[in-house]
This record gives sequence, C-alpha cells and structure tokens, in this order.
Amino acid sequence: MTLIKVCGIKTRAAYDKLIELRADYVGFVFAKSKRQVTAEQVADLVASVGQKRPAHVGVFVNETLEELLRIAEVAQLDVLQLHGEESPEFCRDLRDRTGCQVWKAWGVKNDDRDAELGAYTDVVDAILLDNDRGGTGEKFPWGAIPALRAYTKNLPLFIAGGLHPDNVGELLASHLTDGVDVSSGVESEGVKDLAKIKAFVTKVRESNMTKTYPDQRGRFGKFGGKFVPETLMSALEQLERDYETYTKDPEFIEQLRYYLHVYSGRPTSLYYAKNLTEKLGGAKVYLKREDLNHTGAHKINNCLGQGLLAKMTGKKRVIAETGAGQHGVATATVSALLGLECTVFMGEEDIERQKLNVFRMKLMGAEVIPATSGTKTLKDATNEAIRHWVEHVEDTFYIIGSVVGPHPYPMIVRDFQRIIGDETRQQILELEGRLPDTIVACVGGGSNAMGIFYPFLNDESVDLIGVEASGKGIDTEEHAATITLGRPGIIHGSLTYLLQDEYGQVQPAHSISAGLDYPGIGPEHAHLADTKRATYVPITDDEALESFQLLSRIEGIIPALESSHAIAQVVKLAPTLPKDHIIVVSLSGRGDKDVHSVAQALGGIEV
Ligand SMILES: O=C(O)c1ccccc1NCC(=O)[C@H](O)[C@H](O)COP(=O)(O)O
Repeated sequence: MTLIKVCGIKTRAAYDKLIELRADYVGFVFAKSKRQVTAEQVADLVASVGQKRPAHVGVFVNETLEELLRIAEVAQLDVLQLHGEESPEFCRDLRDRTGCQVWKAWGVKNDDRDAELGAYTDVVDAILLDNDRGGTGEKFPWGAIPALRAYTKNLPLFIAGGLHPDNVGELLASHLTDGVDVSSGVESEGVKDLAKIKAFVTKVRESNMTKTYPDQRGRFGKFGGKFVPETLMSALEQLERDYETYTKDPEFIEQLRYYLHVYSGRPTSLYYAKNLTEKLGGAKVYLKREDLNHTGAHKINNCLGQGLLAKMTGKKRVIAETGAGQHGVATATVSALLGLECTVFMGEEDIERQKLNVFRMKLMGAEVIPATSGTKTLKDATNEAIRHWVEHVEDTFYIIGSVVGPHPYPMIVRDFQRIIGDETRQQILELEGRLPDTIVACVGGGSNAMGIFYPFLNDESVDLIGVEASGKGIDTEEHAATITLGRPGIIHGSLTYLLQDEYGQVQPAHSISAGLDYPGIGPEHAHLADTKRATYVPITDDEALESFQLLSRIEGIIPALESSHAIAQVVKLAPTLPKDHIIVVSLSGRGDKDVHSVAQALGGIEV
C-alpha cells in the first residue's frame, strides 16, 4: 500500500481533511516559503487532536540542530524531512538526538552526483526524491527512479515533485514507490484545495486497488465470504481489524520491508530465459524468479507478513497447514526468526512425498502433526488446522498459506504476495519499456498466481493465465482441475469452485505436485474466471514432468513441480506467438524438494 503525505498544511480545515481521509503523513514547512509556519502555529493548529492523526512531518532546509530539536518538541513532530545540504553525519546525529525519524529529501540530478545519495542509507529512515528543491510543483524525470533505487537500497522511497490527482496513477502504475508526497498539486491559487486533496488520496487508493475486492462481506463477486463456526467469527473480525491497523503502521511496514529485502533476498530477479525462448522459437519468455527467495519459494512473502502480524498482536504461537511442505517450511522459518512456537499440520501422504521438507521444519523447531483422514493430503491438513484453531483461538495465530479460507485470509495473503507482481511490473518496464502481453502462473490454492496477477488486473492488454493440475487427465478421476471441472461449493470457510461429486461430497484431487492437489481454489480466482479476466487451463503430470526436465537441462534451473505446470503451458503457447510477444512466467519455487518424486516417476533415475 502506498503511503500518502500531503505537505504545506497551514489550516485546521486542511489538517482535519487529512484525518478524515486517513492520510499517513501531514507536512509542515518550517523552511522559508510561502507555506512557512512556525512551531507555535503548528502547536495551536493541532491542539486537542485525538490519537488517530497522521504522523507530523517537519520540512527544513539547513536548519541548526538546536532549532530542529526545539521545533520537533513544540510542534509534536514524528519525522524531520531535510531538503538542504545536511551531511550524513548531521542526519545521524539528529536521529540519535531525537525520537524522530529522519528523511533525506534528494533533489534528483540525473547524473553522477546522484551516487552521493548512497552515503545516507544507514543514517536516515527514508529517502524522498524530489525536483531540484521542494514544493516547486515541478516533476523530475521519473525514468531516473530505478537507478536511484540502487543507491537507496531497502530504504522506503517517497516520490515528490509535481504530483497531482491526474498524474499520480501513472507514477504508481510504472514505478515501485513506497509513498507519494504532494503539495502544489492539491492547491488552487496557492491555497490547499480540499476537493483536490480528496481526489489525490482517492486516486492513490484506487491505484493500489486493494480495496476494490473483496467487498465488505469478504466477497469477490459471488465467491468468498466467511462460512465458519461461531467460535471463529470474532477471531476473524479481530484479524481484519489488526490487519487494517498494522499494515498502516510505519513500524510494521518498515520491519516487513527489512525482512523481505535483507532476510529473504527481495527483489527477486526477472530473468530473460534466452535458451528457452530460442528453443520454443516464438514469444520472448521471462521468468520471475521466486525460487530465489530464502526457503526456495514465494511462500515466505506471506509468512513474513502474517508472522509479523502474529508477533505484533502478541500471539506466542502459530499454526499452519502444508501440502508440498513449502508453506510449512516458510512458517517454521519465520517462527524461528521471530521466536514463535510453531505447529504444522501435514497430510500423511505428503509427509511421505516430502520427507526433506519435514526434516527442515523439525530442524527449525516446528512440531509436524500428521493428518490421517481422507486422502491424507493438503485438504485434510487444512481441516485439521482449522479444527485445532477453533479450540485454541485465544492464543494461536493461524498462518494460512494460500489465497483460500474465510475472509479476510484471501485478501491478506494476496496483499502480502502482490509484491511479486509489483516488482514484475517495474522490472519489465525497465527491461522492455512496456507491459508484458501474457502472464502465466500455476494455481493450487492460487497465491503465487494472485500475487503476480493482482497489480495487472486493470491492464486489459495483459492476458492472465492460471495453470491447474490435470494430473492423469481431465477425462480421468485423478486430477485437480478445479476451475475446469468444479462447481461452486464451500470449502474451508469460503464459497468457491470445488471438485465435488453428484451429492456435493468433496472429491479427492490428484497431482504429481503435492502443492497443487487441492480440490478448491482461492475465491478471487473463481471470480476472475467467471468474469473472464483470467483464463485457467489444465496441464497433466506428464507435461509438467517434461517441463521440469526441459528447464533444468536448458536453463540450469530446476523448477518446483508446481511451477513446471506453468512452464508446460508456456511450452505450448510460446511457439504459436510472434517473437515480439512477451510472456512472464511466475517461477514460484525451486525443485530440489521434488527430485525424489520426479526420479521415482521417471522410473528410478539415480540422483
Ligand atoms: O513547500 C515549500 O515551499 C518547500 C520549501 C522548501 C523546501 C521544501 C518545501 N516543500 C516540501 C514539500 O512540500 C514536499 O516535500 C514536496 O516537495 C512537494 O512538492 P510539490 O508537490 O511539487 O509542491
């Protein structure tokens, strides 16, 4: 979610508008300017404001340390934004001497001098890129942003300078930014215009899209919702409130960003698969390398988010379900990292198929409880986890691993996974100067697919293709082709497409990939299929196995069996398309965990 700062506030009416719109930051200019205010004026302006106010940012140019300290105190500042020639040493000293965050505003030069920005990364809390000097109403060349990001490393990046309600959408669609800052663009004749402020905030929120779906009942069209026992209702409502609060909390945002970057290794690369492209002889194929994440799959993105939420809401214990073991491993990893007790439910059949992952979970201190009912796979592990949660809801946080389950889980998991699509968007624009024509991702519950699709939902030129596991074939009983062959029904607290027999009993799903054999699918995918915004196609075990070997041989990348389904679809599709067509495939995970099953399936190749 993009943070919003509105700067140059001088009146209580404008300040109150920002409270009403739940802006994240309000800026007061203490530097010489037509918007200049004194500390005492700000103290008066914010008098008798309640707790729920935007954070106060003071804007300064080459101010003395003593005066900064005084103004920060009187005006109740949370952030000091420095637009002058303040040195890194000065910033460090200021940060040490106040309880405030320090942001360095950087007038983009678009030449070698921008490298000097690198010296600030360890001594400030955010970087704000602006035109030459602040408050001018002039843009800097946005094309410079990706290169500047290399200097700002994992620091939050705000974009300012010449933004207004009609161009902020374009910025957010083409560049990864953590926050936007506006002043001139929401003024009329030099005075803050409340209607323009509202239009700006609305535009940013629309561009983030997060609130488009689900609706207030947690529905994506007719799908989704909350079909759970009464005992869980209040826990889900509390989770929804906590999610809203903490995902706006700068401390939460900063910690998540830190762990995603420094611990997990984000951003993951967008790799042009030249050998695969040449072999297929058609469209240009890029791989979004989620396999390069710590723990080897995209699952960690969501676990870091939910794990931090558990920690910040004071829960000491987490539980999770797992199929292929990737989500279990990611949950065990995050639990070890954050000092949480961890229990993972896993089908007995999957425990057998994924011994290596079971060992990894136990090594990191997690307890693994076998699910022995039904087909002893992911569906049954999820049943066990929900049953357990009903009994321990007071002290236990349930980290669901996919965009499934009752509201708000499909929304939460999607939002924590959208980083895949956000990065892809920025990377492809940098590499190709345009959006891809097609995005392909495998779908079990659908979290990597939802993560990469979501930021492109409004780009009608981008085809979205979800790949389901059709196991031994859709004309057999052994498949997991939920959208192709399922009917609406309720599973794990949510209304979605579901494999079921004529009596409405859930049908067992089959796939060679333990991560895809789920008889349901995330409700947002069901909605995307119904509205035809995305298409869903089946790929068999044999086709996935072929692609597993193909990518290993020709690119030196061993894909997870799940991701091999997406590759198999590209193998079919790319040769039919022209060479200037761009396909991005979500390579959701690495295949080391699968080599044992693949060797068995191929008739005992020695590994
Ligand atoms: O607003 C001023 O007059 C000002 C003067 C000196 C330093 C900074 C100043 N403003 C900072 C801001 O208002 C924002 O950080 C940003 O620059 C807004 O830019 P714009 O939307 O182009 O006015």
